[in-house]
Amino acid sequence: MSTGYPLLLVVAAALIDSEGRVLVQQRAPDRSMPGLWEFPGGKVEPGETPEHALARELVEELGVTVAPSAFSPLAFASEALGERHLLLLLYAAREWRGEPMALDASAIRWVNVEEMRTLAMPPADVPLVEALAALSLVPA
Ligand SMILES: Nc1nc2c([nH]c(=O)n2[C@@H]2O[C@H](COP(=O)(O)OP(=O)(O)OP(=O)(O)O)[C@@H](O)[C@H]2O)c(=O)[nH]1
Repeated sequence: MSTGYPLLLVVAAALIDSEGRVLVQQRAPDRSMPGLWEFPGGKVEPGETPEHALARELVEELGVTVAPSAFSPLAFASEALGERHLLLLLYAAREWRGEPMALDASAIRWVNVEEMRTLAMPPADVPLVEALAALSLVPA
């Protein structure tokens, strides 16, 4: 069945540090869904693989370098987003080069699952947080 809405393919990363915390960033006031916390990432551009798109986004948004082969698929979300249908692929990465900086977002934070559950996040992210918790990749 067709919704008539174009598919929006977005990739995002759960960067997991040595203590099992995950990096989240806060959307800037001038973006859609301002102030919400999300996983760093963005749209896959034509001709890009999802992993190369994610590596590019992490350079642009955080100034960190991740080898595309270092991303492990973790979970996905599929849901309506305005006039589009969002397909959000979440990957995990435990290795990167550089110290993450909020180059694009208002702020970044390292959080555990309990803290993540208290943050206002886009609707698509809520089940992704639970998928992270269920995989026991990060401490509850
Ligand atoms: N990076 C990222 N995007 C997310 C998450 N959850 C979620 O719904 N999204 C949505 O996926 C899209 C990502 O696009 P983007 O980051 O390249 O673009 P953007 O904010 O400029 O998009 P916009 O055109 O909606 O303003 C946005 O519509 C964003 O709201 C998430 O955890 N991380």
